[in-house]
Order: sequence, then structure tokens, then C-alpha cells
Amino acid sequence: MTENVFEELQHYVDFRDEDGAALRALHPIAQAHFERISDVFYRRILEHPEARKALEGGESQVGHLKVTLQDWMGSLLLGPWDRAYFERRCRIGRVHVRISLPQHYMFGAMNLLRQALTDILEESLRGQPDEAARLRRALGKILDLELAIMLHTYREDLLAQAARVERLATFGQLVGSIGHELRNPLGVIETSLFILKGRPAAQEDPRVAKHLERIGEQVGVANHIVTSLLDMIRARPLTHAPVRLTEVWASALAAVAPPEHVRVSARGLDALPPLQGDPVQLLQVFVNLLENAVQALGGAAGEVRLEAGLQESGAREAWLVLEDSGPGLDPAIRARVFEPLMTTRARGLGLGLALVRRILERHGGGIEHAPREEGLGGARFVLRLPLPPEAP
Ligand code: HEM
Repeated sequence: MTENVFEELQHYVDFRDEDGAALRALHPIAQAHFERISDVFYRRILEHPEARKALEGGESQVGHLKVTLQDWMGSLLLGPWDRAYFERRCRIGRVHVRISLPQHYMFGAMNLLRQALTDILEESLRGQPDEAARLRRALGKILDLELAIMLHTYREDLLAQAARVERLATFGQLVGSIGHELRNPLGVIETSLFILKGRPAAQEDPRVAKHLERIGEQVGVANHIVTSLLDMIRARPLTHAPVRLTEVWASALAAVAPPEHVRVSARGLDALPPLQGDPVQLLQVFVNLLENAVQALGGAAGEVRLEAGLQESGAREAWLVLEDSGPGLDPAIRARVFEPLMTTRARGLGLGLALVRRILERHGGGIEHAPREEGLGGARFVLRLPLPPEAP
């Protein structure tokens, strides 16, 4: 946060030295209640079916967060409310942004803290209305400031996203022209390779044959990269045909050919009715997801599990959950995992999941990363795909 913003926010809530003094006077009164307040705070979150999804780390995470919230209340009332304080608060705000916590939860959460601390001071200063009013005013200001900082970090993130979109647009143009330019030389290499493979040297000398084979493989890899890049920037028209996902999954398994130490299972796909879609692009979805899952296991023995079923209420659609027993997604990229060029691997361009999302969305479906404590414990993706209306 720049100095300007920091000062502007302070000015906006009119936070002064006497407010600091009032907050310090509130600290000894409120401190004994911090533990109870943090219990109520996280109980409320856990009771809320949507908000609780943020607490994916389960009980141990909640235990840790309760302690951090108590520290947070301590520093809220003791200050000093200087630049370092605001920088720390910004960092906390960015933690919430990073885990994609919806901004609107912040209002309710801050209100709970406001109410709890106000109740304590009213109770303790009964009979001293002026003092209670002084502390209440200061508390109101600092909590407004906290909320403003939280919202500021969301705004920062939004601006960063807009800058990324712009970068991607430039990237798209660049990739489009480089991709097309690369197709020609790759085509020439392929033709020459075909001719060389028919020459006597390729039959007589096994080393020549081996190297020609290698060149062929690498041209294939390069072509695949160019195709993925071009797919990313231009939407290939969707074909519409009846598609059975169980067949698509079988083709994906055959294409990826997971090694023996990876146990792959699928449940519920057979029972799904056919949907209308593009079989080739849907195959790409499963190939990319399966490749990612296998790579996440990093050569270790493990499991990849796919489950599917029909949505019980609401829109007529199929859901699919694909999870693996790998280490799970790096928290630092969790929120951006579907963005192009987002990868933690040394190899690969980070287009796989971006393409998956693009294809599913063009089918009217979607995908989200929704890890859970139970299950295999690694990455877990939930996919949705609409189904055609039931025949009358
Ligand atoms: C006024 C509101 C809130 C305050 C003051 C607050 C405070 C904090 C603090 C101090 C941290 C630790 C940051 C760090 O690691 O440095 C944190 C992290 C976290 N908060 Fe909040 N929080 C608030 C609202 C919420 C809400 C509403 C939720 C969930 C619905 C939530 C979920 C989390 C989670 C999951 C983390 C840990 C993220 C991670 O490390 O991966 N917070 N919060």
C-alpha cells in the first residue's frame, strides 16, 4: 500500500491520537473476552454452509486461526497504528484475497467483532456514558479503517487482474503470430523427416534410425505446444454430437496410459445419459486433467479417482469429481489455477487447466477446485456439464 492510500484511509475515518488513547483504555477491559469472541467468530463461519468452505484445513486450522484472531484484537487495541501496522493488515487482507474469500463476508465478520467489543465496553462502563461513548467512537473508527484496508486489498487484486488480462491480450496476439510462423518450419521438418526415413541409411544404421525417431517425437511435442497455444487464443468451433462420457474417459485413459503404480478408478460414468457436445474437445478435458493428476503424484504410487452422478435438484446436469492422492495444489496458486500460464512445473506452459475450463464453459458447464479433508487428500476438481432435456 502506498503512503498516500494509508494516509487517505486514516484521514477518511478521522483517526486521531485521542482515538489511540481510547483504544488502549479499552484493551484491559476487552482482553479477557478475546478467546470467547474468537470462538463465536469461527463458530459463526462454520455454521454458514458457504463461508465454512474457506476453512478447508479443518479443526487444526480453526484452532490456529482463533489464536491469530486474538493477536489481531490485541494489536487492534494496542497499536501503534503506524505504517508497519497498516502493512501487516494489508498482508492479512491479501491472505483472504489469495484464498478467494468473497469480499462480502468481511462486512458480516467485522460487524460481529464490532458488536462483541461494543457489548463488552457498554457492560463494563455502565454508569460512565461519556467514557463509553469515547471508547465506542474510537472502536468504530479503527474497525472502519480495518474494513477499508481489507476492501483496499480486494481492489488491489482486481487491478492486478485487469493488468493480467491486458498482458494476456498482448500475449494472445504474440502467440497467434508466432504459432502460425512455427507451423511452416515444423511442417518442412516433418516432410524432410519422412523422406529421410525412406533412405537406405535409415534402414542400415540403427543410430540414424534412432535419431530420426527422436526428431519425429520432438516435432510432435512442438506441434502439440503450438496447437495448445492456438486453441487457447482462438475458440475452435464446437461440434455437437451425442457424447457418452464413459467412452470419452476410456479414450483419455488410453491416451494418457497412466503408469502401473497409479491406480485409476471411475464410478458412476456408465449410468450418465449421453450429452450433446464436442467429443474431441471433451477428450482434451479428460486428458489434461488425468495428465495433471498423474504428474501430481510425481512418480510415486498413488490413486486417481473419478466419480460422476446426476444433479439431484436444479438444472439437469451431470457432476464429476476428479481427485488424486498427490500433495494438492500449492496454496499460492490455488486461486489462479485456471489462468493461462499458471504452472508450478518446470516443463509445460500452464495452459492445461485454462483450456479445460474454457472447453467446459463453452459447453455450458464449469469446473472448480474444491479440496476436502476427507477423500484422497490431493487436488480435487468438481466439473459440471449440462444434459439435454429428458425426452417427454
Ligand atoms: C473481520 C474479519 C476477519 C479478520 C480480522 C480476520 C483475520 C485473519 C488473520 C489475522 C489471519 C492470519 C493471516 C496470516 O496468516 O498472516 C486470517 C487468515 C485466514 N482467514 Fe480471516 N479474518 C477475517 C475474516 C475471515 C472470514 C469471514 C473467513 C472465512 C469465511 C476467514 C478465513 C480465513 C482463513 C481460511 C485464513 C487462513 C488462510 C491461509 O493461511 O491459507 N477470515 N484471518
